[in-house]
Amino acid sequence: NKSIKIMLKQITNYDGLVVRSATKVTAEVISAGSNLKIIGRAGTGVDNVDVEADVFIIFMNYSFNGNTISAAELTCALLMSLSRHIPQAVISMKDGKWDRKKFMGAELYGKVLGIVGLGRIGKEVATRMQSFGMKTIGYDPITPPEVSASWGVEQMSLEELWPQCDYITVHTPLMPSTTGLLNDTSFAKCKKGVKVVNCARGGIIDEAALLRALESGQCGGAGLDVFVEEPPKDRALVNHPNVISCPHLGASTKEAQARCGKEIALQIVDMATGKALVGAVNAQVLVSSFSPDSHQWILLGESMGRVLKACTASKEPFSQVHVTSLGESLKKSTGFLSSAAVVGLLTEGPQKGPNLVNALPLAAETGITVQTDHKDNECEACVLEVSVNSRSYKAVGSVQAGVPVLLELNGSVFRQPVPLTGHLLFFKAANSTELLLSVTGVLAAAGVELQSYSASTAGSGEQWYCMGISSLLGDIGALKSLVKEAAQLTV
Ligand SMILES: NC(=O)C1=CN([C@@H]2O[C@H](COP(=O)(O)OP(=O)(O)OC[C@H]3O[C@@H](n4cnc5c(N)ncnc54)[C@H](O)[C@@H]3O)[C@@H](O)[C@H]2O)C=CC1
Ligand SMILES: O=C(O)C(=O)COP(=O)(O)O
Repeated sequence: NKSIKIMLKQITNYDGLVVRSATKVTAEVISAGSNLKIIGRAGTGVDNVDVEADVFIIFMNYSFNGNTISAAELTCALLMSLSRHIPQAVISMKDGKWDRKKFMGAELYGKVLGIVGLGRIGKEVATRMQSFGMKTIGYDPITPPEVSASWGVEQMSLEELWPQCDYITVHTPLMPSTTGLLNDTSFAKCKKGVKVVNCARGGIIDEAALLRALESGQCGGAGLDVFVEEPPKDRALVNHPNVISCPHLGASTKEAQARCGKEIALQIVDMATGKALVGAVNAQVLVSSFSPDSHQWILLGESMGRVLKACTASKEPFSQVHVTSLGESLKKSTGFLSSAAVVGLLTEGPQKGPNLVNALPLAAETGITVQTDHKDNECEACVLEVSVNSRSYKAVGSVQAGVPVLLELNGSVFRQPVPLTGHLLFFKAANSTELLLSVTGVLAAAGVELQSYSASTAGSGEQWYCMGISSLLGDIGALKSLVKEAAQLTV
């Protein structure tokens, strides 16, 4: 369709894409987006995006209640319209008629409403329809019965629910387990004349079965906001006299659009600035790992990866990466620590932007084996070991007072933990009293200020130094040779 053609032409210029439901983000669009890093859905349903197409792209939908109230209000409006035939009466009035007999309705008061899917919208529909005096019953495999009972919905199995309902409304995502939830068999178990509403996704109520139930009178009316094909080419349902329908208007209010747009924009900014990862559909493990506490451990993993990458100074790819988390509280963190370390190791490499979602698949694709381990030590720390060309390198780090610090490099323990923030200059050299003076001298002459300094004990024969510096001199190569000269380094 038109939007796909436009996207295929332009998508390569963009790092991010935000869509509503009508825009189909196909595998073809995703592969054309060579710079694409994130796809945001300003809404709930994610069925218009091929989530599986690229593991390198973070895909998120809004995670709060952006369009919940709007979709719930439209559902309630359809339930009321079904009970009093309002749309049909409006058309008849516009036709110049005054037909009071034809539009005899029924009260909602005292009737039973079955709600399938007791998430955000299901809950809001329930509480609103209770104010009309409806009895609300429902089913949801995840929402606990005591939770839904606290907002007035008694849960039961679908088998028990179907025969009790005067009205049924569905509020689930569309997935294999919900496709055709209302079909010939379930319609047959319902009360004759049951009225149904679908403001969720086309196909949750099987369209062919619905048409058959309407024609036989088993279904007394349907309110449809969504269709399997949108817009529907087959108009049999839309044209049925007992069907009232809308062109997918559930979220089409000024308020919902403003909220969804703002929420998804903020989520993307939070992710891009490393503040939080909220609403990611294809990175659930990472979502839970983005708590303020784990954030510093993620920064530690990335920084340690960068330090070891710089240390190896080799163009050869790593063959093995081993990440060990130490300490009871890091038991569940090994996964994101290893992803973070791989991000650091691959940054500035030839691969397309490594991030926490794609790091491990990217490593596998590059032929790097990543192993993880956990030990219940008393102290909390992360140990990163990498092998390049049969040589191995090792760093040990931790988070102290909320700051990621390096404790040990290649067997040499730093006398003071090295805070892994800002610009850091690592070098190894033979121990000499003049060393600090001569290195700071050349740096000062080049306009670089020394902000911190740590030295390691000469553990396994290597003595490491780390200097926090004010700037990078623009050219890192020039800085390196200055320091090499000053310190008479061998590496
Ligand atoms: N017409 C429109 O414009 C709009 C449509 N929607 C659609 O409405 C639906 C519901 O949205 P939300 O309430 O925000 O989602 P939600 O994620 O808050 O709730 C969905 C609920 O369905 C439940 N569920 C999953 N499988 C089920 C099954 N087999 N049987 C019964 N329940 C099941 C889940 O446990 C969850 O509680 C989604 O399909 C969404 O795409 C949402 C907003 C606007
Ligand atoms: O959020 C949803 O699932 C919707 O169906 C709303 O879709 P829309 O953003 O209005 O195209």
